Amino acid sequence: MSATDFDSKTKAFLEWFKALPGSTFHEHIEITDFRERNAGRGIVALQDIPAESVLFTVPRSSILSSETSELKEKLPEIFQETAMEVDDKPQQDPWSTLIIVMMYEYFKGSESKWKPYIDVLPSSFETPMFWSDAELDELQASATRSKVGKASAEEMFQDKVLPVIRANQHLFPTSQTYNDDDLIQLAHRMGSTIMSYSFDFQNEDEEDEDETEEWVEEREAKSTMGMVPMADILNADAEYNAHVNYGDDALTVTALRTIKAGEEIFNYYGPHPNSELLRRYGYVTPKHSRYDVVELPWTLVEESVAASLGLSSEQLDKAREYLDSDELEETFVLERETEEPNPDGTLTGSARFSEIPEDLRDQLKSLLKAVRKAILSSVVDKRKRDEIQHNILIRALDALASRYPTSISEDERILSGSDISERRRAAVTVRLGEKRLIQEAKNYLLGLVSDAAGADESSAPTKKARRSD
Ligand SMILES: C[S@@+](CC[C@H](N)C(=O)[O-])C[C@H]1O[C@@H](n2cnc3c(N)ncnc32)[C@H](O)[C@@H]1O
Repeated sequence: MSATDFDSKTKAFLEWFKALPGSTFHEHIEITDFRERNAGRGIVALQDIPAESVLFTVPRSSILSSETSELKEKLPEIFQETAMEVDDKPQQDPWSTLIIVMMYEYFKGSESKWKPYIDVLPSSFETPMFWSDAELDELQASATRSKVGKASAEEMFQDKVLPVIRANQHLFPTSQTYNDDDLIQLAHRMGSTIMSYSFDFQNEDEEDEDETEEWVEEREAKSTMGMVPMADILNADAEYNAHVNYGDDALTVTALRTIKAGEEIFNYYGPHPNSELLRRYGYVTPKHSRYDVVELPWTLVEESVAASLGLSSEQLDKAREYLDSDELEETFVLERETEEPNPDGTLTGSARFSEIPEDLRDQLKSLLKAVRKAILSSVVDKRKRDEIQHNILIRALDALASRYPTSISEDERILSGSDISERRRAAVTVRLGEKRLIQEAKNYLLGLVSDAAGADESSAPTKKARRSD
């Protein structure tokens, strides 16, 4: 899109927003073009803004949702979940209804009350949902690769979205010029917009109960999702300076601390690892790497148990019989210990790996117990058992690291190059973050092993002392 088109859309949107009854927009903020750093639009302060200032106010009536769209009156059956069940039609959910609502408003074109807002919503995305296989390959062994969910999204569009549109052509008149593939593409566009732009509203009672979480955007089955004009122009980071407050009639966005002239105003999407930021929002940032996670598959731990104890696959199977397979976790999430952001949105302290997840420890202990029952009856000293467990986990982490074809230093070198596409940079950042975390977890375990060895040495009687016994 040319700079002029982009700017005129921004201008039309801002004028539309300011004209909404009940809206406000601080005179010292501005919508800015951040496309040079692949961040679309954002909002910056033009002058210093004191903490607690209201930056802008969004009237609830301007939120685009299943509640506010006139489609609710025109097609009430898709909003009544029980009725859908009775009719034996596919059960709609907050996602599918909001996609249908957005497609309805989109097809209305200039007749839609939200047209200037819809014009500033994205038409293309950087999320892995839209990557080629070669681009996805750059994620290497990252679990993100299996979470893209393109096929299941398309299945949902086929089951829940297309039938509603095709059966109600009078409500979606221009949709007739779209073939099914075009409609699927449009549903993808709306679905991805919801994924990266929508807000989640708890009902008022829930908000009172849990005020600390109300501003974290989340999507759960029972949530009421909505598109909030202007609030979703804010970019976000792990250190942020603005906060969305949910009032009865309006949402207000306030400054959490003094915002200096020229600073960007940042919202907070939550303590997401870069892999999740990429999956949901299509970008990564250095500050989110503290929240990085890595998934350790249980199969790697089992293989490590077998290799460490010299078990054949039959022996491992025999041990498994002592465990309830339904109770076994398939993967374990490793993450760092990190403090929550301060109330003013700043971060203090560093994140560090400090604990093997308890469920992983317990499951490993159960397997080792089963091995002892099934094969080896010898009882090992408790301290030795800890050492065995730590070494098993170290071996499993090595196996996990070896699933990524490149090393940490190779990835660092790739990232330091200037000729790298944005998608590759994002993928390498995600996989590098995971490798660093694996390395940290391994170092943590090596530390435990060497501490235990040190303790053994200091408590063991010396040869001389033994002789004098
Ligand atoms: C709610 S929108 C924010 C406004 C958006 N920049 C726009 O132009 O409409 C969320 C999207 O903004 C972009 N975004 C948000 N924070 C970002 C950041 N810190 N760096 C780069 N892109 C960011 C991502 O594309 C994300 O999917």
